[in-house]
Amino acid sequence: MNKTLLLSCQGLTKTYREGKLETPVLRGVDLALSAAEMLAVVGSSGSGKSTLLHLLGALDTPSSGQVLFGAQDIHQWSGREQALFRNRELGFVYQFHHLLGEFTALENAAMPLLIAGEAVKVASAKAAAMLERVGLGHRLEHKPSELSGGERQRVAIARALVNAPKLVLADEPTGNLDHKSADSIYALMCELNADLGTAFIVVTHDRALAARLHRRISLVDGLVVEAQ
Ligand SMILES: Nc1ncnc2c1ncn2[C@@H]1O[C@H](COP(=O)(O)OP(=O)(O)OP(=O)(O)O)[C@@H](O)[C@H]1O
Repeated sequence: MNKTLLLSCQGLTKTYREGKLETPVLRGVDLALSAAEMLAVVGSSGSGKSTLLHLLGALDTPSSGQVLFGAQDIHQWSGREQALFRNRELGFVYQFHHLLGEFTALENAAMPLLIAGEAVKVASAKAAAMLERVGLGHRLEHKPSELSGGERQRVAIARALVNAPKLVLADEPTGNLDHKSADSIYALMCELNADLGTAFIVVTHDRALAARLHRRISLVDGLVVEAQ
């Protein structure tokens, strides 16, 4: 595996504040992810897994600490710089596919490229190639409601990878699927990692699925513990 450091965080804390109510969730998370590494984040419900993913993806602001991408602290960037970072360097996959219901699989998968300003023809060709790659070359014109749960997640994965990001952040990507479909989504992520060198951070409750990735960490009392 390529040991170049891709993303790291140091002393990352997050306390949610609502009026006088304070909820400390992360208490000083240190983490280093290499390029092309696949990391599983496990931990009990409410331990802060989604919170961590949001901070790593510049979707929320830490209370203190740093997230470094290369040598740069992503939380020092402007909102516009963070949006460019998310669009160019990251892909996102969620438990619920978040595909746009009015659009076909092809249009959904092309969306990040269109947002980045790519010409429609080029974006469509790249999206079609990525859908082919995830096994959906025969479903390009289907809308999300015309696809199975596993197929929708494949479209979501194609959309996350279409702009060749260095890192995909996936929050319970198979939480909504039966075990067989979940297993094939993990197999697909591992294949894409091996072929394209994309790093993955995957939040999951499922320790058997987590075991398929390169490394596992657990969040316990707001801190990272390396898990078996
Ligand atoms: N916007 C918010 N305001 C206040 N508290 C929040 C907010 N978001 C999350 N929390 C609290 O932070 C804690 C961690 O939430 P988070 O969603 O990160 O956990 P999780 O490990 O992903 O949980 P799950 O496995 O159940 O999805 C929870 O106790 C939750 O109630």
